[in-house]
Amino acid sequence: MDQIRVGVFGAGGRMGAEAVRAVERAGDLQLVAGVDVDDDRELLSDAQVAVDFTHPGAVMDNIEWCAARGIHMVIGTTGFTAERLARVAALCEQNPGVGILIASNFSIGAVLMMSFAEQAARFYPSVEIIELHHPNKVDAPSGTSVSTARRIAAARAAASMGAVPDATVHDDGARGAVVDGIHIHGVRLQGLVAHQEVLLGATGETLTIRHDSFERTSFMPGVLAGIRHVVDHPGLTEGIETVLGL
Ligand SMILES: NC(=O)C1=CN([C@@H]2O[C@H](COP(=O)(O)OP(=O)(O)OC[C@H]3O[C@@H](n4cnc5c(N)ncnc54)[C@H](OP(=O)(O)O)[C@@H]3O)[C@@H](O)[C@H]2O)C=CC1
Ligand SMILES: O=C(O)C1=N[C@H](C(=O)O)C[C@H](O)C1
Repeated sequence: MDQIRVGVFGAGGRMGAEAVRAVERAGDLQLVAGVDVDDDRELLSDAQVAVDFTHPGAVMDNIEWCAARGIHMVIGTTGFTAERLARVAALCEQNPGVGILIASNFSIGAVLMMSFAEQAARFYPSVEIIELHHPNKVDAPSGTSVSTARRIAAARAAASMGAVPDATVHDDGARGAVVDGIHIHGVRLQGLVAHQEVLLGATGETLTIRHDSFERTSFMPGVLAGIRHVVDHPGLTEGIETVLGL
């Protein structure tokens, strides 16, 4: 069977470098090139799939470039608002046959953590998210925490639950960011990689769901599965749940 030709945007970064190593080790994949911010992305023009771990400020331009050339994409870069996702879906429609997979987290445990939190949401009036990351992370709150908050909020709405209890108004940021009514607290600390806790509370009990990525290799099985998936799944896919058969 022919190898899938893969290029990597952000190859000099923490995740891009890990993705380059993972692609090089996979027998069914062939690394075409890795490019960083100062490289000519024409180096990727022969790729079937481009992996993007760059920056929220760079990723949309890379998507436009790839879609125009019929190159599929597996994207881990964060910052996808509803407007951005709508633009990506439109690009897929304009370029039939192109598959674009966007996932805020490629680690299996994080995918399960989000799913468990969504399942638990309707049983607990209180819920808050704490995301904890290495201090060089460019964005806050993390993409994973935003995805989790959106899914919890949707599950609460489907169960006709009201707002989370929060008796006191604070205007000093002490209660964190609020996404779809869910509070998210961000920690940046040396020694950390990528971690998240979802805390749920009801009368007399709490449930804490925690996931830890201690190494960036934890994201690679999901990235490789995404590359193999996207070549024959045109259109926009959000998250790796369907890729994993969840
Ligand atoms: N979905 C997931 O599972 C995961 C997602 N992420 C996300 O991935 C993104 C990258 O994270 P991380 O690797 O830690 O960040 P880094 O800053 O380590 O890496 C980003 C790299 O992209 C380069 N870059 C910036 N703009 C471009 C461009 N236009 N073309 C090519 N390369 C470019 C940067 O170069 P320079 O430094 O010179 O600007 C840098 O080398 C973040 O959004 C992060 O949240 C991270 C981990 C897991
Ligand atoms: O920047 C990171 O490191 C990570 N980014 C993603 C996010 O913002 O959720 C995924 C993971 O948390 C690591």
